[in-house]
Amino acid sequence: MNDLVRSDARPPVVDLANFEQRKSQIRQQLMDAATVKGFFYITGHGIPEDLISAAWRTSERFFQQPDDAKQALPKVNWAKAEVIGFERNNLNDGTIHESMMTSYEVHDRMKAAWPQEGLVPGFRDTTLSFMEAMQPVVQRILSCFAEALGFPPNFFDETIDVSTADNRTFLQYHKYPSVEGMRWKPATNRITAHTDESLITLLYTSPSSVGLELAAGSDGAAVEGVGDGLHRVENWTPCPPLPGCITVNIGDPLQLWSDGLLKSNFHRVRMPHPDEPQGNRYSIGYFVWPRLHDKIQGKRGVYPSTTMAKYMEKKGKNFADSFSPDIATYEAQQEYSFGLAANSIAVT
Ligand SMILES: O=C(O)CCC(=O)C(=O)O
Ligand SMILES: [Fe+2]
Repeated sequence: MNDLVRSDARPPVVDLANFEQRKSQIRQQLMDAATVKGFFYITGHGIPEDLISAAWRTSERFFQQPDDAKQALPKVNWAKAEVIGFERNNLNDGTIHESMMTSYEVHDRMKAAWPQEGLVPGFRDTTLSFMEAMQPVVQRILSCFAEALGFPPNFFDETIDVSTADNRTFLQYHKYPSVEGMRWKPATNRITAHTDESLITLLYTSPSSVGLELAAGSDGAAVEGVGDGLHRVENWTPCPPLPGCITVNIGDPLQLWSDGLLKSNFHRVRMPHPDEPQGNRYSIGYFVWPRLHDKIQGKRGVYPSTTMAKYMEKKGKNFADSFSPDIATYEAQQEYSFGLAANSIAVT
């Protein structure tokens, strides 16, 4: 683990435009960001604006649906890495939100898990087109990391191939309910500090979606003691929404594959400050996974070799447990219960 980086500076913006001509410069900028903050913003990515807008409309329509329609959808099974379906979390999980996760249609269960066309028209087509549009961007970013790590540029291409059942890359529509007029203890978060289980994550936050923060120097989740790094966090760096930019962060498998060079840092979504928007908060995450059975091993062998399947077996058995359960903030959160139906956080 590296020393804590005391900096409030938000992560840098990396422009991916004219990628082939500017690749060495882009690679350097990505490495500078990924080896310290583990977070950066991208622009010039080429994902069509109308597709992004369509995804936001889909998210809005989805979350407007009645509770029972959403609850009737399939549930995510983390232990089996079947990452598709509806999930509702309350503070006992360290997270206050509802979300819909969708994978590629790589096996029958996933084909059958879409919300019915009548529920949210175009949900499947929009979501799949949006996911597909992100793949080339992911590929470009990963080719930079591959080169910088001494692998061939196409090193990650096969493992992120979303056409096989072994790949569980997914998209997650998030809704964090409004906290308008509510009180909570200082340590409460909308999503508690965690690291991502993806190679990398592309995150879209709406302009009013404040609260995302990262802890540079807090990595360590990639190894056994999940949460160890968190005890050392003294400084959270804000990661606010930037117009036209996508937020990207490194996840645990890429930290493993890079011998710890690329940082899978803890991040959280804190509650809004009084002068910030208090209403519903929305975000969309695209979680890029390596295939479940590909060997994950850095060039220098800093970490024992593993696979995504093994990693998920450990982390995914009880996914909530991987959310740093032993920290003081988490205990504080446990004192609350979450009444999603009333859209309120009840102070008990
Ligand atoms: O909603 C956000 O801004 C962050 C969500 C996140 O960290 C996650 O889903 O892993
Ligand atoms: Fe995350």
